[in-house]
Amino acid sequence: MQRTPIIAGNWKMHKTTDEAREFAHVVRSLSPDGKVDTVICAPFTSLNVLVQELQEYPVAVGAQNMHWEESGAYTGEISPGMLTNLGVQYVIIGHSERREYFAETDETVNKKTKAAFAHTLIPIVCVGENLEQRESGKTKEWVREQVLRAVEGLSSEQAKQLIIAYEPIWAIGTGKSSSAEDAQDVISFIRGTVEDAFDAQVAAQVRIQYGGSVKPDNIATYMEQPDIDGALVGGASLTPESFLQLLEGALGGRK
Ligand SMILES: O=C[C@H](O)COP(=O)(O)O
Repeated sequence: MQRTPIIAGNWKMHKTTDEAREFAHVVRSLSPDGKVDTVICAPFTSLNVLVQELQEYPVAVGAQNMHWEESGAYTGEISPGMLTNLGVQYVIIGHSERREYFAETDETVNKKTKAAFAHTLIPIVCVGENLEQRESGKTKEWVREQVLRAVEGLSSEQAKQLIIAYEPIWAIGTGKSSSAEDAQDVISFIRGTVEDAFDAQVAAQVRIQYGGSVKPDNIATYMEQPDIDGALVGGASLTPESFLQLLEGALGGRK
């Protein structure tokens, strides 16, 4: 099964609207290769400008969170319909920073994942263990539970379009990336978990990214692994030069 690689930048809480526009101008002039699906997940305030500036280019725009309801008295929240109305195509769900600092749970992750599909947004669902879990040998047990809870109630057709990002928490923003072999081991296990939840066909189609201190100089080692379909990148996605190097590196690692 040939899966199209997908590289997504997660800007987290970085960049003003003006800075986002500037970034888009540079990325446009360098025209990334369409063989890698490319996404920029930006703060809500920059989504509109990115959609406008990148509409003729093979770079999709994603949000970093959303509410699962369509509308209502939820001060400060953004609904799935508000995102699709802007032209946003992807949404990160359950990033570990949201789980840790904003009380995101497996239950809200599942609600948001279903809501994303109901609005034709492609969810990038994040899972991953912390250092203590890793050191006590609980990584697989933990991510299996996170994956199974996230996909509850999805149809097979929806699950095939799902993107899962495996991000060991201890590797995020620390410069301590997981080795490509360790990431492959967990990601292959996640694919097996998807097979248990659905079937082999769904498991063969679902795309699974690695995230955690991915840089232009190490991305190819991840992409060489048979089950790793791309990366979710924080810090190294913040300059257009580095972002474009990531795309080149991703292609370099693809046989
Ligand atoms: O969503 C991205 C991840 O949290 C990874 O961040 P990082 O590339 O800065 O380690």
